[in-house]
Amino acid sequence: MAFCSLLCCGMTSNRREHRKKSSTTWRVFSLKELHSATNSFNYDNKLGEGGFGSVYWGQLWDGSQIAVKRLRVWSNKAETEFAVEVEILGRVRHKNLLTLRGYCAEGQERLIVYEYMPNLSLLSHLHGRHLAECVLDWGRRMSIAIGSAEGIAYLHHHATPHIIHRDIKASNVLLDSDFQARVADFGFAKLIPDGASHVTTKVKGTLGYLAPEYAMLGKASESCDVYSFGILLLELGSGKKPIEMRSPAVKQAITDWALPLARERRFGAIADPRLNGNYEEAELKRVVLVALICAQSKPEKRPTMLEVVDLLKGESKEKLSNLENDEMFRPEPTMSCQGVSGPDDNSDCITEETDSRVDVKQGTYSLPEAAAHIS
Ligand SMILES: Nc1ncnc2c1ncn2[C@@H]1O[C@H](COP(=O)(O)OP(=O)(O)OP(=O)(O)O)[C@@H](O)[C@H]1O
Repeated sequence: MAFCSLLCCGMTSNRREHRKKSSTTWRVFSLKELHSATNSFNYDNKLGEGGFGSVYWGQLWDGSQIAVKRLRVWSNKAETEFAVEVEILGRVRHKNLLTLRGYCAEGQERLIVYEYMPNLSLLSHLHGRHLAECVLDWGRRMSIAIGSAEGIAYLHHHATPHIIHRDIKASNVLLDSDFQARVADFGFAKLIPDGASHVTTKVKGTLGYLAPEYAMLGKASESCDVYSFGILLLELGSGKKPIEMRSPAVKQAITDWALPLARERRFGAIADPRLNGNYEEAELKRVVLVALICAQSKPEKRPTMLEVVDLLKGESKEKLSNLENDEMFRPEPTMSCQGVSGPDDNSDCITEETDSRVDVKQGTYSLPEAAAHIS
């Protein structure tokens, strides 16, 4: 998938006309302009670093703030990441998706220009440098949960063609000045051809968030994003990481920790202690139940993102009561594998013998590590 062919097919005359009409669509930036906006990619402007390069804060001549992703290495992989991100972000617009301002491709340089998100990523508030400030009260968490679900639902159900994100995680949920969620980082996203139920692909994603069928068989479908979103929801409600160390040698998946508590209806024990008990009980219960139903190992039993949005908003009492009465939340005295799907199903357990086809990216998944998914 060459950069040129993607941009050419993305940049039809229709789009050129559309660009003229709407001031919010993207444009091409010159390298000189981006150098001047970011103080020549000064270290002080650096916002963070991902698998494909560094992200810098910048200010344009009109005063608007931008975030510039500068792809680190020149490789086919980086080229593909660049092309996919530009193509996908160029075609989607939604209040809960990060907006593309433009791109720059000069010589060996490939840069992507986004809207700047002043409250950075959800990861930085839950586990990173903003952890101590504790600004994510319950109201904000609920709005982030619903907003990010709406953004993903848009990708799955309203974008044409439909888009699977494939890397839903806390560092890819950015927060605007009002702490509204913006789903970001479409570099691994896949466009789904009309009528296809899934695409088989090299596995991309991040340890702790990968749906088992995707990690093991490379089958990517919308329900893989639903699984990852379930993990993200649990993380948002509990403040715990997708995989926690129980001891130096034993790791525990967040679902394995939360499911028994949910079965005992001890939702308060799942709530982030930093909330100091300040949360809406009914909403917390909804978040936990929806999270676990999303992050179950059988993809066909997971809800769609449209259903997730409805459930999180609590609009249908009947659906909520069906959810609460789901067999997965019945007390289970003994389980052979502490997975989220019940005793007859251990497919969410990934063992060390599993086929090792997961692509390794900095900070992401290699399959022997996937065994960390089991405690
Ligand atoms: N538009 C933005 N506004 C503000 N900060 C941003 C923006 N985009 C990215 N960042 C910051 O830069 C960091 C790096 O982002 P990037 O998308 O490159 O990687 P990542 O998602 O953290 O990791 P990976 O590439 O492994 O998925 C993010 O964690 C975030 O804090």
